[in-house]
Amino acid sequence: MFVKPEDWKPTPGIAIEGTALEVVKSTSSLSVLAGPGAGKTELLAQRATYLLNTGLCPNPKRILAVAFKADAARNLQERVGLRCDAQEARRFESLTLHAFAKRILDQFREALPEPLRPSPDYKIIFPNRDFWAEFQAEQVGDHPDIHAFNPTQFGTLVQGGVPDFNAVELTARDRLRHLWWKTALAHKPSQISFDMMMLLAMHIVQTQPLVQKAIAGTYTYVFLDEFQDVTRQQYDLIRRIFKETPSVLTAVGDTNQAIMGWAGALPDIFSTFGEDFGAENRKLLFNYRSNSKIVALINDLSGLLTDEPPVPTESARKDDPPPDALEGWVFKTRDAEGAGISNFIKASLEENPELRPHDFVILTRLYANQLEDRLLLHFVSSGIRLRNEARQIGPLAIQDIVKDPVFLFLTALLKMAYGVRDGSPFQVCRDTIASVEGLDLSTDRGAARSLRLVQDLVDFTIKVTKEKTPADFDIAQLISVALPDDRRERLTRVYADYRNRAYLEAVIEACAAFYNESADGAPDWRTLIGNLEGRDAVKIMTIHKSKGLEYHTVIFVEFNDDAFWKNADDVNVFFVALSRARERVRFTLALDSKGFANVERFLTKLQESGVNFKEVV
Ligand SMILES: Nc1ncnc2c1ncn2[C@@H]1O[C@H](COP(=O)(O)OP(=O)(O)OP(=O)(O)O)[C@@H](O)[C@H]1O
Repeated sequence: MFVKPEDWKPTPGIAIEGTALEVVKSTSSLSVLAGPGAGKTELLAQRATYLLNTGLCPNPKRILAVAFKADAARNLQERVGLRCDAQEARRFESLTLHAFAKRILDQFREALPEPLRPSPDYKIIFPNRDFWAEFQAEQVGDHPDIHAFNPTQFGTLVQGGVPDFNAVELTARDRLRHLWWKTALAHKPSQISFDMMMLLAMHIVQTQPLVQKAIAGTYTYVFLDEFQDVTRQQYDLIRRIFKETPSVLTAVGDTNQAIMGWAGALPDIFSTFGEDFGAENRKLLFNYRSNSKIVALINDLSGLLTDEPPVPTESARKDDPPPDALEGWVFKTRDAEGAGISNFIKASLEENPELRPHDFVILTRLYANQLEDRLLLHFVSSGIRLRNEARQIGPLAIQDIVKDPVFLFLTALLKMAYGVRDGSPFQVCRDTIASVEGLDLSTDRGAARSLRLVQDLVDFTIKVTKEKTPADFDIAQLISVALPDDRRERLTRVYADYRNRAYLEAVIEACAAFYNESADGAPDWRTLIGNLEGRDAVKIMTIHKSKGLEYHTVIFVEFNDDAFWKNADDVNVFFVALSRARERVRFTLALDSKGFANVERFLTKLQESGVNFKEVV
């Protein structure tokens, strides 16, 4: 039964007090600004739990959480899944904005006027420069003015808005836009890009007030996570649906970590949101991740980010930070840097038996592959596994494979078969099966059928793997039963990630290749699962991909002019890297790089903040 709001308690181990508790229980729209490690994701998970546990979001009303990246959306869904019972968690939908737009389009496609309506089996395309150039070349005979635009300009022009097929007078630009939309929609099946999907979803809610009201009426509460990264087009869709409706919106973000500026993120998004939704602003001032020395450095560096005086945050941790929490290392050569890093990790692992290789991350802004080449031999001779998360296997980098729905599904099956519980494998299997089979988990029939299908697959997995080592097993055998042809076809419709069948096949192949790599030398199934998930390996990762993650020790390399070119988002990138650390950060400089002119202000600031740069030989 429902918990009374005044009796509700946060999940054990999670401290929610003061402003955070006010946000959790708020009945009006709010924007929440918080620094790294302030528990933004956890705050939303707790708010969802509160609203569902207390019945303030009563059945059949739902909570919509919109994140701007697939990882963030999944992370939040998982946390709510762990904090609420299954019945409640079903009314929490964590989606990327693209997935939300796709849902609107799929549900209300018929509401579009015929000339704008894609075929029901439309495919999502990802047009790049070459794609536009090819289209222009195909059409230039009938439309000689098409080359007035270079391919990128052409793509921007035609995807800049929905064409008005009723317009009588058309400019040259209108004609080109019409040409593209007509061709793309008439294609069999229709081809639409993410930008077109957003525009079509927007067109539906703009022209169909009943649809707009129905969507807003479904979601009593709306969460906007990582709001600093929202673009104008994305925000417009949210505003159009929810402005002046009773839905309560909570937007959470961190302007310091805004690294999507190049993708069109709105710099003043929080004040715009405040005006549109009458949302007051709250600030969270604790950092639950990093020790006090790292938090002090984060505070010092915040001054680089804004002209306004930054609001200092405080570490919520009471333990003493290690004396070597922050250090800068200067190496003569990059080779010496590789040796120095692997020696440091080896020594740390020997000194502290609680540390494991996966507690370390080596972060670089760019060139992860070259870095791997330089480091690998040193790590091999130290006997430490190194995994380059940016290494590409087929169409995906490892860091994307491990978040891919197909990979998660197959790994969850192996986990269920071998009793590995972390990462809620049952939920992953059941939800994947339910979505590809079109089963509604809120009905008894849908829930029972999903359960049956999951059980059959787990039994099959046990049967075919039990007498074998991972290296002797042919993963294709499991893939063909878990993902037969008809399920693959449905996957391409259900998941916006899978652009088309050929892409999905390439993803499946990449998952199989990654499985084979990880199985090599794994004596048993639990080790294989660990290898797949990157346990017991030091990771190399690009800073962009490290957002939302945390590590005991962060080693920040390539801090030089090869990787930093004085871009507008340099400071934010730097900030993201630094704030991933719980206990220690190392900044490493190699003197045989291109130099340090572009990072000079960071180096000065670091030294002013007491980070000692010492030569390591
Ligand atoms: N209220 C809390 N009480 C105790 N621990 C918390 C609380 N909130 C978060 N944490 C812990 O602090 C760490 C950071 O939390 P979380 O990932 O939610 O922060 P975030 O603000 O989303 O981080 P970032 O934006 O830097 O990635 C996690 O280890 C989380 O478990």
